[in-house]
Amino acid sequence: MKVLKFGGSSVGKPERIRGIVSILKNYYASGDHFTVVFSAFGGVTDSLIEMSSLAAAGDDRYGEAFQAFAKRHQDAISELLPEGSLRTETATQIRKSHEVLKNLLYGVFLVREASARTMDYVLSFGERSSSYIITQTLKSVGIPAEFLDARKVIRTDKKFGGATVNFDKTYAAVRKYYSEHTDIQIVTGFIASAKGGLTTTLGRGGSDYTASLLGAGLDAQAIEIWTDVSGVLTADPRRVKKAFTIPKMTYAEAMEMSHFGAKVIYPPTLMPALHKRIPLYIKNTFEPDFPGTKVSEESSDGNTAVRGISSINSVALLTVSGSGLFGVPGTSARLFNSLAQSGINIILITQGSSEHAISFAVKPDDADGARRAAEEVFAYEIDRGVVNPVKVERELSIVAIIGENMREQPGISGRLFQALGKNGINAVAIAQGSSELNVSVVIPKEDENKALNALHEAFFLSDSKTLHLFIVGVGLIGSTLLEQVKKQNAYLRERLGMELKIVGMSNSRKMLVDVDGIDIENWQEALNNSGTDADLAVFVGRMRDANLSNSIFVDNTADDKIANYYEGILDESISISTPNKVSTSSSYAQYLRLKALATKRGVQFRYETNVGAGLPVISTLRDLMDSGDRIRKIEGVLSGSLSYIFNNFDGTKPFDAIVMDAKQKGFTEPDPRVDLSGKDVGRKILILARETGIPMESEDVSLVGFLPEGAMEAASVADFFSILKEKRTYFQELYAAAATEGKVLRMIATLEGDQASVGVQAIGPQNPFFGLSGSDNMIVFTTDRYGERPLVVRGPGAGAEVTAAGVFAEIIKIGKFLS
Ligand SMILES: NC(=O)c1ccc[n+]([C@@H]2O[C@H](COP(=O)([O-])OP(=O)(O)OC[C@H]3O[C@@H](n4cnc5c(N)ncnc54)[C@H](O)[C@@H]3O)[C@@H](O)[C@H]2O)c1
Ligand SMILES: N[C@@H](CCO)C(=O)O
Ligand code: NA
Repeated sequence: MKVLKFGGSSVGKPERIRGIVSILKNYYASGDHFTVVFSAFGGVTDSLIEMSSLAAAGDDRYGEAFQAFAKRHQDAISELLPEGSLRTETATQIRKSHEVLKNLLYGVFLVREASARTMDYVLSFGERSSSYIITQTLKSVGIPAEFLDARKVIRTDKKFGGATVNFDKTYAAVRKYYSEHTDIQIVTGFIASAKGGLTTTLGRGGSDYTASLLGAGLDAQAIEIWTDVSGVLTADPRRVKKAFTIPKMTYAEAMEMSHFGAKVIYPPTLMPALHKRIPLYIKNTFEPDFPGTKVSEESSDGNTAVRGISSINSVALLTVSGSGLFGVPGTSARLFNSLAQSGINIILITQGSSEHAISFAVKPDDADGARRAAEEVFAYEIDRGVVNPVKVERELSIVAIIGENMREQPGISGRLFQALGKNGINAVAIAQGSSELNVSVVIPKEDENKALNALHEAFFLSDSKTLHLFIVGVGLIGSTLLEQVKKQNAYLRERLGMELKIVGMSNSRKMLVDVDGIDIENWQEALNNSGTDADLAVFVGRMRDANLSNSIFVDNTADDKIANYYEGILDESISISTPNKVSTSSSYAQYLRLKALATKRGVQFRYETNVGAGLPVISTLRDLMDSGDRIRKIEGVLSGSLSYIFNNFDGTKPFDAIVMDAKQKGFTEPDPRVDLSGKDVGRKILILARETGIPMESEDVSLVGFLPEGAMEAASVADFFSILKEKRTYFQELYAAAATEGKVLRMIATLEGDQASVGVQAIGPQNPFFGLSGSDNMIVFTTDRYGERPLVVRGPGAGAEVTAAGVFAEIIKIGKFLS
């Protein structure tokens, strides 16, 4: 024998009921013995409550509500049953029954009162109507169905509105009834009866309870709860998009999950089934072939001990603290007694072994009452100053990981707190019962979604991590980066288990934020079609409000104001990767603050492409420093564009034409004057100096320019080019002077001791920078360990592909760090 139960929205509309009929037809055809429990049609219980409260308030609009109720059922009959005697019989029976309800409501209207006892009777019409209509429908398709009013078998006390079941009487009645009735029993959920034939109800989740009681009474081989979701999921799918069905879980785990608001099952319903060790299946009426979730004594055989993740959306945390609590037996008894007397339910409790403070969580509405109760009971101690006034913290949530085998696996809580920490989520309080069935953490409410997703990823998707990217600036580097990500996405998914989701994008005109992800295949179109004007403050605000796990901010602009947002971004525990040198080359104090903030928030601030583009310059320098080497000197050709320009300046083409060429090849800054003035190189040597620990400011870098007078005063980039053109002879002479000595021109940056300088030099063939070509950068580190023969990093140090690749690699590194 199997007990099936269909409820709520899965019996909402006639077409859904037809789906159920076809499921039951298959059952019948398979020869299985089964009985089926139905709840009222979706929304009907609420409408019955509404019409009786209207009637009780003397409002005659209860009549309209009743008419709608009656019509809904008659319509269902016409839709579900073919024309003929069965339909007529059903319609007549239901009409008769509804006549009784109508009179009952009139009675309520007259006496202006709907007692709990009356209400139970009123509500019974919901289940009685639905189950009867479905019984008749099943008969019409050839299934030998029989209507069973559960009041005949389920016995309770007279606690109307949520009666207590008498198990012995119920099980005996069930067994007897089923032995005498061999047709397929279609049973009303939720309702029962007390002595004297009084109608009672079983409280919330009552229809599931009915199924569980029948299952226990009949020693069923299984109970199937059919609903509109695919079993119990690892987390609430509305909050965690990647939640998936838990194939198997234990009764205890199911209890824990449902305590935490997994609405699929209601804990008391599980008790009778649990006592009899009857497996319970949660199945989806929309997807009847999907196995759903099996709840039994067996736990899942998966490799994680965590079965699910859940949360309580809104709680307040109260803390009683003070020296007066230490070593005084009975303190907690007094506190909790007083809360109990005020009718306050406690959701979570923690006390550290110093016994200095007891914290407990309650529903937000109970917070004030709880505070009063606690302050009252400790009034004497508070007065004497040995207990502090009660602290109340609001706007909190509880997230919990649940699983029966967690107690056998070390490292679970480590992973829990690591996932929270890396996403900047503060644990306000922690509770773990010694049963270790659940570890609960109180966190700020605004972080609830992020926490659920981060934990879900940590425990269920360790081989698939989603990084959420917010990209500002989609010029040369930004657009190249997006194209590289587009091409590499499949590899990242398969080989690194990493998914790069672009959730925010901005150029200087428009911006777009979509937490579900922007289609990277058509990112240009998506951004162009966005109706939102670019606004950095708004963009950063949206990024903060989205509060997504593993968020990374990528600044691909040369904007000098964006850096002002970096502190706020890092403070929100969002990592940053940027080729933009502004933040690292502005004030030393800001540079230090950014680095400190990243460390404090446990996130990353990366800018390798600031020097030598994709070449490993900063990371090499850090490795040298970290391993205890001492930097004696750094020399370098640090500008890709100037390198290209001087490498190609052989007297055959005019200087301005080569500069234009470098700009078109994407080597120069958006404004090439930044390169030619030496400013860009100055920033780079400044950054390297700071990385070695020297507190240097930009004005400390001695910069000797090589441009002719007036060039830097040009009003625009175009004017600048005009001046370069006018001054062709000047550059030609510069070249010739070096060439006659067999030398070439290079802009060289040097850091020695705490002195940094930048200038153009004419160098001969014995100089290591002599042989550079293309846009090569070359950085020469002379250190204690690399003293005789220095360490050299060399290669193209500017250009779209190599720079974007450098940023891309940093994003991956941040992703790995966050895992
Ligand atoms: N080109 C290289 O080889 C190279 C190498 C290393 C580092 N960088 C750095 O990379 C950055 C980008 O360089 P690029 O060559 O791609 O320049 P680019 O001019 O092609 O791109 C920058 C883009 O950012 C946009 N932008 C500017 N301010 C913005 C704002 N406030 N909000 C949104 N968008 C904004 C601009 O409209 C432009 O499209 C610069 O900081 C540069 O120093 C470039
Ligand atoms: N404009 C820069 C880009 C790399 O930072 C250069 O030419 O080196
Ligand atoms: Na680099």
